[in-house]
Amino acid sequence: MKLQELLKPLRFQKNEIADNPNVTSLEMDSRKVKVGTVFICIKGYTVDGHDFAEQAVKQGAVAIIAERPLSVSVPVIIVNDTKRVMAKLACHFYNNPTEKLHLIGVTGTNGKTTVTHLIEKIMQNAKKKTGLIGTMYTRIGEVEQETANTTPESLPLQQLFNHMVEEKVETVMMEVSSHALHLGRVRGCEFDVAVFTNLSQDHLDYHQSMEAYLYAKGLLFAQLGNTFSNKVAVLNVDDPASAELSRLTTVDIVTYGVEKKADIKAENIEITPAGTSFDVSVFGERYSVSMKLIGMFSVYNALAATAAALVSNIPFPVIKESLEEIEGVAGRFETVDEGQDFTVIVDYAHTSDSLENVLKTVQEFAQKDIVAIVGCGGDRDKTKRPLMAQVAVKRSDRAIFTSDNPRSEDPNEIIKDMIAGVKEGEYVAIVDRAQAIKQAIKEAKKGDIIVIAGKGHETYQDVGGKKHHFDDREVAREALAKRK
Ligand SMILES: CC(=O)N[C@H]1[C@@H](OP(=O)(O)OP(=O)(O)OC[C@H]2O[C@@H](n3ccc(=O)[nH]c3=O)[C@H](O)[C@@H]2O)O[C@H](CO)[C@@H](O)[C@@H]1O[C@H](C)C(=O)N[C@@H](C)C(=O)N[C@H](CCC(=O)O)C(=O)O
Ligand SMILES: Nc1ncnc2c1ncn2[C@@H]1O[C@H](COP(=O)(O)OP(=O)(O)OP(=O)(O)O)[C@@H](O)[C@H]1O
Ligand SMILES: N[C@H](CCC[C@H](N)C(=O)O)C(=O)O
Ligand SMILES: [Mg+2]
Repeated sequence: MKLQELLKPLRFQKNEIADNPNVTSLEMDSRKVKVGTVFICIKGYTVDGHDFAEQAVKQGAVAIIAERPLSVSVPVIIVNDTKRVMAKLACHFYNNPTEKLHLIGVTGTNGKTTVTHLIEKIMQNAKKKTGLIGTMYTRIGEVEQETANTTPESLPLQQLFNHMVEEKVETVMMEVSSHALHLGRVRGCEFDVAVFTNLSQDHLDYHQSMEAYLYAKGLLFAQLGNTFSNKVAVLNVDDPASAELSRLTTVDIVTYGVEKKADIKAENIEITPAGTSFDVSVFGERYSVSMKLIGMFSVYNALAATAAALVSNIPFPVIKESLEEIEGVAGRFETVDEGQDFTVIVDYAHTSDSLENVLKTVQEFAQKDIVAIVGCGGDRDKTKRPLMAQVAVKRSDRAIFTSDNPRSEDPNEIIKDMIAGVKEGEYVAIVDRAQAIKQAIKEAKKGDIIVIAGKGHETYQDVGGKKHHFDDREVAREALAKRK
């Protein structure tokens, strides 16, 4: 594409550029610039992309998009907001890839990764070529790639969508984080279905208040466009936040739930350690489902996925078969079984609400003691620390407080923040996470259930900004082997 063609969408920008070089790529990271790249300068939280413009030119950039004049030897297009412009240019450069994809966005505090994986399974069983974007990886079919963010920045995101179009992907399931919505990472995405899981406390370090957090989530529903499109908002009728979200969208709404009247409603729910079964009424017709996933929250996730698939024209028998087949998602209620006579569960619960749900589920079938190993992330919402500690103490027989990615913070200080929510004697603090897991496993008695929460699928521990290899499942397996 020629530079002047690339700049056409910038209607209100006065940029009289005489040159018209060929543009071969767009980049926001100077380290990726090649000959023919247009480099977009983004002011970040850590560094200012404008400081890398010169380096970009040295590497072959043919033009720079910036917020201020720069003395470089290639044209500089000055705009008010490079981030906003980046989304627009990326969509134009890649010819609006999301218009060619069936795009399902999933937002909410908990359950996004799980729901996107459930929909992926359904779509694959329906013989669709799938793309998945989220916390654990992005993947096309079975081919996975690592990601830095749950929802990537607009430019890498549109690059990825373009790649998916090239790979003949038909349906994309994307986790849409509140950060992404607030920072405009999904500007220009043409969502066909937007799904809401639930809202509870998290990320208040970033959003400051629950109102602002909900507002960010709401942007996904506001973005669905006007009434006459075929788009659908899928809402959890039992979560009070859905009322506000329904006001933010003009498109069709499909509801799911357990307690209140809903288009897709589960009844007669039975939860055992082996799985969960329920009857589901789908727009008035009743079916039964029996899944391997455990817990009430899994019923909600299954209903959210069912609704998203149904409005995407997938027949219910395919949905039922998929929900019944799926073994689970890595690091979500994942059991570590080395033939021991007690249960070890690794789960990604890192908010008070998700921890409460997981421990409540375990309590429903626990015969003996429940041991909860819990830590809280450094450089993250501090107000959730005492709340998570309270939940751990309330819903277990033994709470062990430990470290979970202390990042730049002192792990002892994080544990102190947790302890502020509980009483002396209600917990044990073992700052070294491996030690905490080993000790719990060493002391476990027949029939006990150990829940190792917070890290789930993660394979690292971030200490002081450095990521060391760490995997709860591996540590647990080693400790179990030692016990033998
Ligand atoms: C706070 C935040 O959102 N930070 C994001 C931001 O980083 P940043 O602002 O520090 O970027 P920076 O390092 O200052 O760089 C600024 C610009 O200079 C460029 N640069 C930088 C260095 C260089 O040599 N050359 C160069 O051109 C960079 O490419 C960038 O364009 O831009 C990066 C690139 O897009 C993101 O990866 C990064 O997410 C970090 C990793 C992060 O932790 N974000 C969290 C808060 C987040 O977004 N979380 C949500 C999930 C939450 C959930 O799942 O519940 C998410 O969607 O991931
Ligand atoms: N619907 C739900 N309601 C409440 N808790 C849930 C729900 N689904 C999953 N959980 C709990 O939350 C944890 C995280 O689940 P999941 O990874 O699916 O959520 P997420 O929204 O993708 O989280 P993140 O924002 O960190 O990416 C699970 O390990 C489980 O403990
Ligand atoms: N997306 C969440 C993941 C938290 C996972 C937990 N292990 C932690 O590091 O706090 C966050 O970045 O806040
Ligand atoms: Mg996730």
